[in-house]
Amino acid sequence: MAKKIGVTMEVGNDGVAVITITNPPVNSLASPIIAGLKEKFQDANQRNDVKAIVLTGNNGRFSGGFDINVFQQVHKTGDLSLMPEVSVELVCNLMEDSRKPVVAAVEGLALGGGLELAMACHARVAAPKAQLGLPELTLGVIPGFGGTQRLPRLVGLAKATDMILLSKSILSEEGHKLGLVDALVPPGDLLSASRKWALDIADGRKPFLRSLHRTDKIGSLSEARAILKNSRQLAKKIAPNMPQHHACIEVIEEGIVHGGYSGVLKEAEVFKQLVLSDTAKGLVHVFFAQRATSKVPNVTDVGLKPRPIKKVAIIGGGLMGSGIATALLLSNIRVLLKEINTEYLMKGIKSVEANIKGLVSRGKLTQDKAGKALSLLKGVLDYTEFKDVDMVIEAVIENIQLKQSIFKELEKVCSPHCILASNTSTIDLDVIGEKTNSKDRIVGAHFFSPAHLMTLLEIVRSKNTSAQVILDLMAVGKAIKKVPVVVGNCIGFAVNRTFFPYAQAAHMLTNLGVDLFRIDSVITSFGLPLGPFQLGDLAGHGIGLAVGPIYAKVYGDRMFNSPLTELLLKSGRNGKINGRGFYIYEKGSKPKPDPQVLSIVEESRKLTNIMPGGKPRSVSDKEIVEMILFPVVNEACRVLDEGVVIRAADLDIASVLGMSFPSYRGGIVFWADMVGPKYIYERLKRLSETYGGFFKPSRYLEERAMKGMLLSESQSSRSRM
Ligand SMILES: CCCCC[C@H](O)CC(=O)SCCNC(=O)CCNC(=O)[C@H](O)C(C)(C)COP(=O)(O)OP(=O)(O)OC[C@H]1O[C@@H](n2cnc3c(N)ncnc32)[C@H](O)[C@@H]1OP(=O)(O)O
Repeated sequence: MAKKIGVTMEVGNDGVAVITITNPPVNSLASPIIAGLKEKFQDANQRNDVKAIVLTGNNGRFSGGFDINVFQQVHKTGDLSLMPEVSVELVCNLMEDSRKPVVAAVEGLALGGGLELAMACHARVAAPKAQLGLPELTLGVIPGFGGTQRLPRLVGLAKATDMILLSKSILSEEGHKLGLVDALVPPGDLLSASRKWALDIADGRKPFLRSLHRTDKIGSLSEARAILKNSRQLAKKIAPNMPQHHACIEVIEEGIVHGGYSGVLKEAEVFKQLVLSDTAKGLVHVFFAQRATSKVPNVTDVGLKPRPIKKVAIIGGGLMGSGIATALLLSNIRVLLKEINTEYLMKGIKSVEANIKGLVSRGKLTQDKAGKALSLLKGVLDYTEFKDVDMVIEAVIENIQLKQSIFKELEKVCSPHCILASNTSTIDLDVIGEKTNSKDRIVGAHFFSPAHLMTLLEIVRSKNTSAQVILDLMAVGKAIKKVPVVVGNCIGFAVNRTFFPYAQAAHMLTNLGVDLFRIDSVITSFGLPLGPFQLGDLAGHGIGLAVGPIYAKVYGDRMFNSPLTELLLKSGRNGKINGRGFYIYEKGSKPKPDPQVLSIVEESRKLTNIMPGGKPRSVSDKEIVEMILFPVVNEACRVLDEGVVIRAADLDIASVLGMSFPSYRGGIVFWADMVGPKYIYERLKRLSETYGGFFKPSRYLEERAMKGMLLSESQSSRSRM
């Protein structure tokens, strides 16, 4: 059945016209809604039987803002005329400057354009716990219906810049304290209270306030400039590579210096420039790509319902196990943490406690909730209590025999409906379950470290994993606030496999004579939070050495064998874990590049002997980015070719959430498509002619480059799903 969308107006006997937005699920402001709002406001302004107006949203949600699909259309076509004229025509003229008072009745959420409409009303009445915010910067644009001007005038400049630059929403309770919300009423009274408020304004019992004309919360020009100076510093820190934060501050300043209306005009102009930026394209893509991950063919569309998962056992209390336990406990799921002896168990429990304590000390969790979470944790040393768990997550070291024996045991001690998950990051699931008869309930639950903080959950399905088990794990993932991405089974799965050339390429460049600290710095300037060497330190070089042979066995044709990791370990540099790797780690200070590591690099260079003519290769920063990230794109192509992911956009989300690939570049495949498959192919081809198989373009990349196709276009039928 087609969903009913539109704007309605009902005029009551009291002379109040209630204008209602209906566009499920979030009442987004699509073009027909905006046209409907214009029509109804014109009508209400003209009708003699209308004294006052209430604006509201259907089904308990005011509005989730402007329809983001329109941005995507603009990105596809480059046609700015697809965006309706709203800010002046509707918001300023028909709403704010109306002679009849307009009151917003806000429930559920008022975000982006939704909050902007509410702020153009002459008062706002809200139900408790309504989410209020201007998240436009997360989409690479700025608020475009006057939000940059009205929010500072309603909540003060410092709070407004904080909310806008950090895209931080607040609840209506806080909004009430700040003056953004005029009255807080129970949901059942929302409409009657709003009608009354509107009539009170019409009859002069309450003030007729136009937000754009207010100056009482802005302060003096020098105070405002001081706040904006801080905002610029903040923008530099949080968004060094994005244009919208600085542009937003300029627009706010325009309104402070030349008045709100001037600010509204500048806002509209800057909005149009930003909406076409690569940043907006990348971020809008990420918005939709993230939501698409919850649609898994033959799993989420076949009428299955997730089963309740109330109790989970975790095997292994190390870094991963304790992180996963923390994430589950925080979402009220009971956890049995199993270790092999008391010492390890106590260590695991202490890690969970430290994770939770850290959240409390950073103000992210109340002491009460921390206590409740910890009360759901139980440590065990055997399988006695596994009989009634709904799911087991194995999180032991990457050792095939050990995992096989654990799964064989689990099959005996758990109930037949229990989900058997492994947190392996590398090992083939079919191999893990080889010695069991439970292959349909074996699934990969690959968390990223630190598991209680990183949002990606890579759900790995083998050919045998049942749809029900995948759906159950997706539901658990969502319950613990992760973004589950379902992928197929192969060595390294989607994320680690795609990114294994990241470290390899960095090692090759270093062996070619490029300074390793420069490589890290170039890559962080590109937008990844950690360069490959610092990332290696963080993961621990022992892990690198352990998984290397597993990758080499299957992807050996495109491996660069660097002696650097082994040399590093030989000299006692395990990484952050023991305070020394490529960098020195001291408590309370940032990692420092360690010049002593350079002699180890020299030794490695002697062994590989790949510097042209024995001299360091000179490379530009652009070449560094290409030599490190194009091999990653190349592997992403193989992942797409083999159908390891359902859609290319899943790999984008996985790269953004699992590897912190910059979201404003849209993810690894989206970025590669922006750079151009043909260019990437030609660069790799030339590099492979000089440096061999490591850079050899994949069949998929070559095919798309030759056909002038995007990498994200069409999928191969060789699906692993
Ligand atoms: C001339 C133009 C000027 C424009 C000016 C204006 O200032 C610009 C804007 O308003 S930009 C939009 C600002 N709003 C947002 O950024 C909010 C984005 N949405 C969300 O944060 C969330 O979706 C939510 C909090 C509103 C709801 O979250 P929830 O978890 O309940 O649900 P989902 O996120 O899964 O969303 C459900 C489906 O709704 C779609 N959707 C949500 N918001 C929008 C939107 N603004 N436009 C279009 N579609 C939206 C979302 O994609 C989901 O769709 P599915 O098909 O996947 O179900």
